[in-house]
Amino acid sequence: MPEMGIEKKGIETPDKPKKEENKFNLGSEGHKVIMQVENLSKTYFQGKIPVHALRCACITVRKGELLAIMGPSGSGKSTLLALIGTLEKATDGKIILDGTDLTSVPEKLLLRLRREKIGFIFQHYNLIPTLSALENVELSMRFSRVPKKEREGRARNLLEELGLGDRLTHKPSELSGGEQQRVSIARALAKISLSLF
Ligand SMILES: Nc1ncnc2c1ncn2[C@@H]1O[C@H](COP(=O)(O)OP(=O)(O)OP(=O)(O)O)[C@@H](O)[C@H]1O
Repeated sequence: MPEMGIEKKGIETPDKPKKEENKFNLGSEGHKVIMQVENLSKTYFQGKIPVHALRCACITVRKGELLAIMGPSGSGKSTLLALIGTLEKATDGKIILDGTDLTSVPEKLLLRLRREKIGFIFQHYNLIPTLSALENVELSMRFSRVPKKEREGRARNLLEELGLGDRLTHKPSELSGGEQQRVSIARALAKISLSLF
């Protein structure tokens, strides 16, 4: 299996860690660890032949960090993201997100965590074609039971911040590729996600 690498970049986060958190899970950078991936592995089977897509991946992510996963084709990048995003089940290892091991929680709780704490920005946007930009962003919060007024306000603010204030009522087919991607980013951010993929 070809080698995969992780590039990390810190970004400024406004809230400083509290003092009592320090003795638990703060790294040397001083920010709280929000995700810990431990010896994560995935083996697929082609009939009886095992395909080791990912072997013993370990990653620590602190609040405010940006990560880029790099590696040659077939090195397991998509598999790693599918596992962390809980779209696939790991063969072995742990994914501890904000204190919860995603590999051992029941499916019902996993659905909630996926809805509330994990944001996806898809390469092909996956926007709902019949809904406007504003409605697409608002919809993601409806599943998380955010009140209507708050949903609309937050969706509008995010779209404005991303430069789409004059495109709120446009349907995806009436937006450029880059604009659709920004709507997709706003949709992921709207859930106040802990992690963004
Ligand atoms: N469902 C599957 N069944 C069997 N093998 C699979 C399956 N999905 C992925 N693989 C294999 O696992 C390995 C890792 O695949 P993965 O898609 O994670 O790689 P990648 O690093 O994202 O590649 P790329 O950069 O080409 O998209 C590959 O060798 C692939 O052929």
